[in-house]
Amino acid sequence: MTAELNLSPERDSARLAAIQAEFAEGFKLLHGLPKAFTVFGSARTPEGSPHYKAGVEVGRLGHEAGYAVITGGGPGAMEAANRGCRLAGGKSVGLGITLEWEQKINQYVNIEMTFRYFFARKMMLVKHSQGFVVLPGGLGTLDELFEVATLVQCMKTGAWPIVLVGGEYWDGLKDWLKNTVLEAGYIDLKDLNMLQVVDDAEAAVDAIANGGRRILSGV
Ligand SMILES: CC(C)=CCNc1ncnc2c1ncn2[C@@H]1O[C@H](COP(=O)(O)O)[C@@H](O)[C@H]1O
Repeated sequence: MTAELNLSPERDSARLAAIQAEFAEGFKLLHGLPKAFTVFGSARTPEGSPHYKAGVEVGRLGHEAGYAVITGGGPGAMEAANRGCRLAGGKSVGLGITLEWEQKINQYVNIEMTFRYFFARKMMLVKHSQGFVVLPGGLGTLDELFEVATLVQCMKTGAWPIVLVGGEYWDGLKDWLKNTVLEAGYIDLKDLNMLQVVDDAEAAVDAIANGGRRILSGV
């Protein structure tokens, strides 16, 4: 059993070294990055779709507002945000993940790293971020959204803005959180209110910049 799962102390030591090395490389890569926000969203967003176009705009406007733009480095919404940022001349960060199937970091990234461990990558997606833009997405996006919301709720990261783009996509989730989860007493109103739903890229980047200013001025 132990052998099958490869839980030997020797293997654990090697694993620990690999985890530490991955964190060290991530820290080094992003050390000195100027202010940044992270964009989450579906790996399957089709090029040219309204959600993809919103991602490109978020990337472009984010750069114009003085931010580096960080994504998971994959296709779809991640590519869109990197594309908008990179083509506008910005710092476009892609923190990719090694997957079973061959996948390269998208071509619009100019600062990159590929991770073996999801948890190390996730920390790096949050560590340098002064806000989170969430484009429509599936399980991965929902996981990232709720991870960030939990970190803010537990004060493990600053109360950086979390902005969901597209009322038609996100209002149903927010209604469920309000009518079911808040109603049951399992979250507070402030937890619900930390998720801001906006309808376009401009409003998203404004919400990130306003929230960031508010936090940095201590109000
Ligand atoms: C076509 C396909 C499934 C490619 C997977 N390739 C991926 N490359 C990089 N990050 C990813 C990938 N899939 C999921 N993620 C992570 O999970 C989120 C998207 O998951 P989803 O597509 O919403 O659930 C992204 O923000 C990203 O950080």
